Amino acid sequence: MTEVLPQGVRSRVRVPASSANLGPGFDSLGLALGIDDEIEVSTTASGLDVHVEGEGAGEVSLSSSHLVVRAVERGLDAAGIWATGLRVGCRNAIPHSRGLGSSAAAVVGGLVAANELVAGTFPEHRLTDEQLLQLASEFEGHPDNAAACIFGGATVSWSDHCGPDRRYSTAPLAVHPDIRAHVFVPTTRSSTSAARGLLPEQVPHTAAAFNAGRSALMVVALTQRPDLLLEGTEDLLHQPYRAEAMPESAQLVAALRERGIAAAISGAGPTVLALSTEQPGAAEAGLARGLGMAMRSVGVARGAARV
Ligand SMILES: Nc1ncnc2c1ncn2[C@@H]1O[C@H](COP(=O)(O)OP(=O)(O)O)[C@@H](O)[C@H]1O
Ligand SMILES: N[C@@H](CCOP(=O)(O)O)C(=O)O
Repeated sequence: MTEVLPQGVRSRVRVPASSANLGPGFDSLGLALGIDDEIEVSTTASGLDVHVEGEGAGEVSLSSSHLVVRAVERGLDAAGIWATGLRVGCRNAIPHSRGLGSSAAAVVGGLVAANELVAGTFPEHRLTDEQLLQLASEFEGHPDNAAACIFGGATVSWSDHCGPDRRYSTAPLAVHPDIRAHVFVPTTRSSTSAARGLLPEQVPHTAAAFNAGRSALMVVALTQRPDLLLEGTEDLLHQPYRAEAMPESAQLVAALRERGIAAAISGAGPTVLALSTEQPGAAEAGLARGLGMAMRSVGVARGAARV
């Protein structure tokens, strides 16, 4: 039976940006980063009222097709709960279409905010973290950003098979305390679906084997051996196919790696992620600026939480 939320129930959540892949872990490895969006949802008598501040303001739709609204409605529906009307407020800091998981943050934020509304009034209907991961990964089509955004830190995610109707799972990784995360964010954008369209149907077995080894190595580097980050971030599965569409990012990855800094395309790009035990210096920031990218120290973040 569907229960109805009373008017005036409110929830506010904070959701982090995320960097997916970390080089070789395509659609599997993810890392939550210290840039947050804030989402506030309340129930009203009727209709839909959406407000957006910051990133995406004036660009994203303010109707029922807004990604956060779709996620709130999906979350309520999955919990068997109905709201007569909704007010959704978004204060966004995560840049859109740069490979920093803005869409995953919007989806996870909407789902978690909906779940907080549910939990406050009908606790027995509350969705589990596993259900949230499944719903968010279905929206995204891949679990890497969603898992990092929900659970925080670094995550390794997988699905039960490669076909339709996959079930997604994730396990946390304890990031080595000396590892620092930096992003180099361009003003240019790239949609994740367009960047996924650049990938071939099949790759050579040698490349797949190379990536299997690097991705396993990356787990060791991230958790125990930061000295192996440079080798652990090498990839042949997606970056080479996307490089032409984001030449400045590919150039910065190569230049940073030549200097011994473990750099990779963040998610589907065009942001560049660097993981190191030392702060990249003014020279690296200048190099990035020359290619149209701004360096930001972001750190490893915690997962989505009520505020
Ligand atoms: N906070 C948000 N609110 C509404 N829509 C969003 C939000 N964040 C992302 N989106 C939607 O997702 C798109 C970007 O998603 P995507 O191409 O996956 O890039 P990324 O997730 O790497 O930023 C935006 O153009 C916008 O349509
Ligand atoms: N594994 C995905 C990750 C996309 O991340 P995003 O932050 O660019 O949405 C991919 O590489 O396509």
